[in-house]
Amino acid sequence: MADARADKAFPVSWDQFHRDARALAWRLAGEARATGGFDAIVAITRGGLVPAAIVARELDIRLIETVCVASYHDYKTQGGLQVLKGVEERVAKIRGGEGAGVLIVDDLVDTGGTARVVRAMLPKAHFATVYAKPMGRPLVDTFVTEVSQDTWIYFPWDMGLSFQPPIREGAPG
Ligand SMILES: O=P(O)(O)OC[C@H]1O[C@H](OP(=O)(O)OP(=O)(O)O)[C@H](O)[C@@H]1O
Ligand code: HPA
Ligand SMILES: [Mg+2]
Repeated sequence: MADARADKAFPVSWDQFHRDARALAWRLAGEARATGGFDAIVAITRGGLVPAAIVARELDIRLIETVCVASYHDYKTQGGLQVLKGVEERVAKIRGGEGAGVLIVDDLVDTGGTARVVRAMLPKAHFATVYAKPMGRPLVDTFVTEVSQDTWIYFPWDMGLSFQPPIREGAPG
């Protein structure tokens, strides 16, 4: 679950995140060829901003919009989901509206709560994330890596370098 019960840790370095976001862009490039491309990206803030920048660079997409959603107010604790900003009219009207020709990008789906709300705004959009947990996976069209539901993903922008005690000191016995 997306809460304090998430007891496995999956730390991701900047280097790893860049590689995974680029792998997502490769998959989306195939999708773009098959479906007529993407006219715009909608990044789900804040976590989606980082992969959105990488995907936009790789696919040469210049029209970038945001949907601003907050759901995890404290570390690992899901609060009420708040939509702080929806989609601008110009993007909502692309190719006849409802998200046709639009790529939605987020860093991950966990319970799928955020994805469900944003998909409802743009039902015809393609929804992409770098990581997916099983509960949210059915809501995502393209992703790169699945992790178990009880895993917490630590993103590089939430971490810093810190001293690690030698294994010998922490070892039992
Ligand atoms: O599938 P869900 O259970 O909805 O969880 C996934 C969402 O939670 C995180 O965002 P968060 O609301 O923590 O905000 P942030 O992107 O600003 O960190 C993450 O970036 C996803 O957007
Ligand atoms: O596993 C996670 N890591 C970081 N942020 C998150 N928001 C929901 N789930 C996660
Ligand atoms: Mg987010």
